[in-house]
Amino acid sequence: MTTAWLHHVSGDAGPAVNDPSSTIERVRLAAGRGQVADAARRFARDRRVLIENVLREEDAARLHAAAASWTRWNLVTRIDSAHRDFNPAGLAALPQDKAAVVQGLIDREARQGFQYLFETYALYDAARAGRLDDPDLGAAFAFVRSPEFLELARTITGRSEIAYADAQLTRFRAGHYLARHDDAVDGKNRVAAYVINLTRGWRADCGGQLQFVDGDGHVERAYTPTFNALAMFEVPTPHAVSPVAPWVDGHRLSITGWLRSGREAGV
Ligand SMILES: O=C(O)CCC(=O)C(=O)O
Ligand SMILES: [Fe+2]
Repeated sequence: MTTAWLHHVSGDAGPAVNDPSSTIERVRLAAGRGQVADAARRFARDRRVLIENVLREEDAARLHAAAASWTRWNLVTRIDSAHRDFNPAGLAALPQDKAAVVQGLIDREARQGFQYLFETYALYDAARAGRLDDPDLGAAFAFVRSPEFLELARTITGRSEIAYADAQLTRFRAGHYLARHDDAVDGKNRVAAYVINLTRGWRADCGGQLQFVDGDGHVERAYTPTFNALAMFEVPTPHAVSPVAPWVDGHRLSITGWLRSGREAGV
């Protein structure tokens, strides 16, 4: 069976240009010294931590609003053992028979091994290409790149070699998931992963939990998506995002990426 028509729905997150305006107010931390010191103690013990109410409430609300109204998503998944990204609108417009073929290819990959299915906007790539034009997402990106955030990450993890952060905006809807993996990729120098969760109106049974998997295959801890919480964990750590329940009509929204060591290529 040929699926050449799949190329017609390949992703393109859009051509917008321009830098975010420097007049936009900065995103700032709300977490105080005591909270950060406590997080560092918990990270030293568990190699992961969750910090609630991490940003100023008004900043988290602003980032949530930007993410909730964002439209330029790529749907990312794997087909035939290779990463693929698609324009979600293109996929949604496929006739039923073709949509079923795509779903079959996605499901087959999940049965065979590693798989993911969710929507993303690559903040890091957009910024480096000079086309991160949304002021609030620009402020979010500036925040994860700021000395304030990098210092927070070094303090929590105890890893002074953290030099910079990359970032993406992600959206998980009903049926989306990210199978178990450990984030280690040769040459990327990932020291730790971070997830700034911006999800509102969620419960544990909605799925979309960040699960940490122990050596026996059990979930030893799961973080339910919540608003304005920062998860940070060491790389490598086996983890997954559990499937969002089929009846959920909300979105699991977050800004996520890795804290990396070494020199940043091309900067
Ligand atoms: O969104 C999350 O909670 C985790 C995302 C993740 O594991 C990844 O992008 O590798
Ligand atoms: Fe991960």
